[in-house]
Amino acid sequence: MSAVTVRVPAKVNLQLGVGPLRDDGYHDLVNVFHAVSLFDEVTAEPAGRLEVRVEAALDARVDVGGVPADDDNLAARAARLVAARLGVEPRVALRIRKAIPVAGGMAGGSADAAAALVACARLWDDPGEPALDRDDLVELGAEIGSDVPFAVLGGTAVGVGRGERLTSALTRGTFHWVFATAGFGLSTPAVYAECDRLRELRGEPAPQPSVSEELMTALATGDAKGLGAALTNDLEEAALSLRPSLGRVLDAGRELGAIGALVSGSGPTCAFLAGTEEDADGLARALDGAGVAAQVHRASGPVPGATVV
Ligand SMILES: C[C@@](CO)(OP(=O)(O)O)[C@H](O)COP(=O)(O)OP(=O)(O)OC[C@H]1O[C@@H](n2ccc(N)nc2=O)[C@H](O)[C@@H]1O
Ligand SMILES: Nc1ncnc2c1ncn2[C@@H]1O[C@H](COP(=O)(O)OP(=O)(O)O)[C@@H](O)[C@H]1O
Repeated sequence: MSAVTVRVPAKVNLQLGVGPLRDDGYHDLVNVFHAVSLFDEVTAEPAGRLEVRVEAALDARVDVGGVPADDDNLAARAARLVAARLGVEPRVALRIRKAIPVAGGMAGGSADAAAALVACARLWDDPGEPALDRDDLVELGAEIGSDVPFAVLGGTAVGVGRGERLTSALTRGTFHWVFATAGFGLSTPAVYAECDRLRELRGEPAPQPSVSEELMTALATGDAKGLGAALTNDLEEAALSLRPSLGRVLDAGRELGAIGALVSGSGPTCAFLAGTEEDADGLARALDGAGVAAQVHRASGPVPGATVV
């Protein structure tokens, strides 16, 4: 087989409930993922050895400078995992075209890992009797990172455990988003550690999070206003503590008409929900004009996970 190209979406967290720190260094989560139409593409092509090339997708304004183009790239780790599982050598050239903000809290690295899992499986597996089905790829994804399983699955899903144990959530209609990126990254582990520190400071035990019924109802009925009111992220306070300027971005989006606003995951990207497609286009223009974001992206969800194009 010649080259395989996979398109994979970014994510926003509609609910991120952070529980206690576990002995393994992870936190128990209730993590409601929502895949949105900001896509990376990964092409896998037979080669003499594993190699990685990273570039910004056409017309994408993403800075790929901080993305490793070697074995540290999560897509390379995914390729090695599939090769080992199928008993082949990882002789593949991975070409990653990025449009998902880097280190932005939208799981761009996890998305590329998911895309590489799907692309390499398609390249090396037996089409007649595939050894790896989608569930196997979701399981392999969990070995790479907590967000990789969702990037394979897509749609809207509730993740528990580290976030890797997924149940799809019934979602009606389409939701319209505006994402405001920052000119800096935030380290995911640092944001989790700050969340723990702030809780310890207040002598507050970590809650055992549970899925928001209001959120599930808003999703199932396609109620954008209800969804906007139900968005929560336990890491938001920590992200704001590390980068207070994000508060001004959230305030600007709310003042300009967003019906929901929160930091996406560990941040620093800020996510804004609009009532309609037109409202989202207007909000994007207004936010761009307000000069509070490095970049402003429009997207809608839910969209499918990693898909061969
Ligand atoms: C915060 C979230 C929200 O979806 O993603 P981002 O917003 O960064 O994209 C995720 O929990 C990030 O998932 P991911 O980036 O895959 O994390 P991993 O590679 O598994 O772990 C990176 C580090 O994050 C912390 N971590 C991650 C997941 C979890 N349930 N508890 C944690 O404490 C740990 O310090 C861990 O060492
Ligand atoms: N394919 C990849 N795309 C982006 N970042 C990657 C990739 N592989 C490894 N990384 C590393 O992972 C870090 C986190 O990237 P990313 O997943 O985009 O952040 P987030 O999880 O906050 O969305 C980056 O700073 C980069 O060093």
